[in-house]
Amino acid sequence: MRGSDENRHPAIWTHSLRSLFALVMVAMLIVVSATLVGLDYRRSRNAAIEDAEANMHAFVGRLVDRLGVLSGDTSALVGLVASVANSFLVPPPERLNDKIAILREGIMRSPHIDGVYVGYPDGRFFQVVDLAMPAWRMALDVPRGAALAVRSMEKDAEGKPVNRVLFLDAAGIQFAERRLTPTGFDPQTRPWYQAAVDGTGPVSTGPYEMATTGKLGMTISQAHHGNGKIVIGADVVLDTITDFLSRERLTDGSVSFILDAVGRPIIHSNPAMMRRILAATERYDPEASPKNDPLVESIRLNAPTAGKASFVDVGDRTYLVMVTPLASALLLSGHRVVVAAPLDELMATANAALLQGLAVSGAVVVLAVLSALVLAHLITKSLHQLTASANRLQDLDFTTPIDVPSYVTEISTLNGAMNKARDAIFTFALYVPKELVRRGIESGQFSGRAAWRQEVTALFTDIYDFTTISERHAPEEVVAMLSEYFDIFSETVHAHEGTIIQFLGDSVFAMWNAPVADERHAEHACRCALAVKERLQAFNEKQKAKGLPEFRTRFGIHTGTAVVGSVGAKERLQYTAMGDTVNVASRLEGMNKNYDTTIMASGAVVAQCKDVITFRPLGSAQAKGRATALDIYEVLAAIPVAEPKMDEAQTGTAA
Ligand SMILES: Nc1ncnc2c1ncn2[C@@H]1O[C@H](COP(=O)(O)OP(=O)(O)OP(=O)(O)O)[C@@H](O)[C@H]1O
Ligand SMILES: [Mg+2]
Repeated sequence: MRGSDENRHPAIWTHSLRSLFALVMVAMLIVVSATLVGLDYRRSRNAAIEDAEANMHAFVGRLVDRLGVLSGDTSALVGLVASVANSFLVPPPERLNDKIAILREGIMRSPHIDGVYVGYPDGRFFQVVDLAMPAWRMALDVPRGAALAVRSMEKDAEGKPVNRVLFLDAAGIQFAERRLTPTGFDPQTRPWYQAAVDGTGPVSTGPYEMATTGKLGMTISQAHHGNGKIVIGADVVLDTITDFLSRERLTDGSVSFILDAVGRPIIHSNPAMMRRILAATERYDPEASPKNDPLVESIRLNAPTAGKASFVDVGDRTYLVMVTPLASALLLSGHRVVVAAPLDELMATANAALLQGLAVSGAVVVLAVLSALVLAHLITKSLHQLTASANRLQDLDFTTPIDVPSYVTEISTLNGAMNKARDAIFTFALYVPKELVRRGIESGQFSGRAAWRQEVTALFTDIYDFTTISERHAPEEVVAMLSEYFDIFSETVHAHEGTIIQFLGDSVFAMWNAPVADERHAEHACRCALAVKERLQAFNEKQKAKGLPEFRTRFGIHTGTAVVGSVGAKERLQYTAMGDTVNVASRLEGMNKNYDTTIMASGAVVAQCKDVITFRPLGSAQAKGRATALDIYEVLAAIPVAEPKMDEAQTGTAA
């Protein structure tokens, strides 16, 4: 059995270059861009986290500085009054003006100090407040033009409490005074007093809600050097801290708050939370305590390493959290400041960069695919053209030159090589029966030396007195006439499904039903001979008109079994048919001379196509070299095919 393509090239996975190119480009780019985008995302993610961590550190630094300034100023003022100002060793109203002068000076220099006061062991109390705070202005129903208020809780001669409020203008001149009903306020009961009396230096207490203004504040207090029962205190309103926390946010959703030693939030950047803290402090209602806030709770449950940013999951959100103990400032020392920023917000830039990166790489992939397709198209277009040229070569069609311009060197080299191959095959094909090779390849019957027996119809022709013709005319002329003559054969045999096996001198050997199967091979051979005869009439008229000899031609046709296949030396095969059938066809051709006929056929041919071809019997004859006689006939004409009769229904003439 012939070596079919499958055996020679076991089926391998093939895909068009275009899809391979696109596939490779897409795969390569996806890997590359995914890696790059992934690395870039990772880098920007880490950078975002590092930035956030750095910002958190900076934020905490600023907060500590702020607290440092607040507590530094305040403890300096308290310390000063507690150590040098003897005027405070005597309770009010003694040395009232000295007291006012010293405290007014301190308060005017430190805007964040809400008020400075002194508590005495006999319950007397002296305070100077900065009326810049609207809360104080409301609480004391301040007269117009007042910049400072002095509250003095004294005792009259009988020891009864006297509660006075003096109002000073911006220059420190007292211009009004008001008596208030004593409130029974006793400084000794206040935490700042007790802490200072028990302490050895400045102490901070709070934060708590200021009694008069309701503000959240803290107190730095210290016992007077001259009398440990006299305590100086200064209130720092923590609004400045709350404002600071709410203003300095890393992202829209970030929060910061300060936790006390037991993990309760006492100052929060979120005003709503601040209100909850105050409400909880006020009501001392631990349940309402904001420590149930999920973020506060998560931090409390798994406190991150101090000073290190860590991830804390709160519900379905991850926060980057940094907890830093406040050690340096007197205010809030022993507390911790927490900064927490939602990771998705911190990563917003990185995510945007990621999306951008993905979009860009997506675009690059699309661009690459398009360029791959264009490139592949450029290549495949040329390859398709070259394939078409190769197919034409396979069909031994040399009419179209192979000209496939390409920017791809390999393709233009291939183009050149194919052209050379075309030229070689063209030259070679001039010397082989193209039609035969084409049909042999088509039928798959050409592969090395092999022959088999089958039925064929053979046609032999020969020109009368060609020797004489070739003697009387120049070789070029003979070749030219013979070429034109053979072209007629070649075209007509091909047109009738036949195959030219050989041109031999002035004779032609053609065959039907091999190499390509043809059920009506005998009929087609006869029709072909009749058609050639007709065309040769025109050819000979032309010859005559040019004063050239006519090519009177004899035809012999026989049908029968023959040995068909490729025979010869392995480097020089010849596809042919052998056997009695071929010899008889050749003999019949020669026998035309004796019967003065043009196309002679055997009875075997007639048996196959007497319904479609008219024959004239010539009796039986003994072909040279053959023992048995055979019936011979002249092929006259093809029976015109009767127009198919239209039945009544189609013509509408039904009765
Ligand atoms: N086997 C062959 N190989 C090559 N050339 C051949 C072969 N047979 C014949 N020829 C050439 O073909 C020409 C014609 O040969 P052919 O035997 O047909 O004689 P002819 O002159 O045509 O007379 P006839 O009328 O008998 O055909 C001769 O010139 C001969 O050289
Ligand atoms: Mg001859």
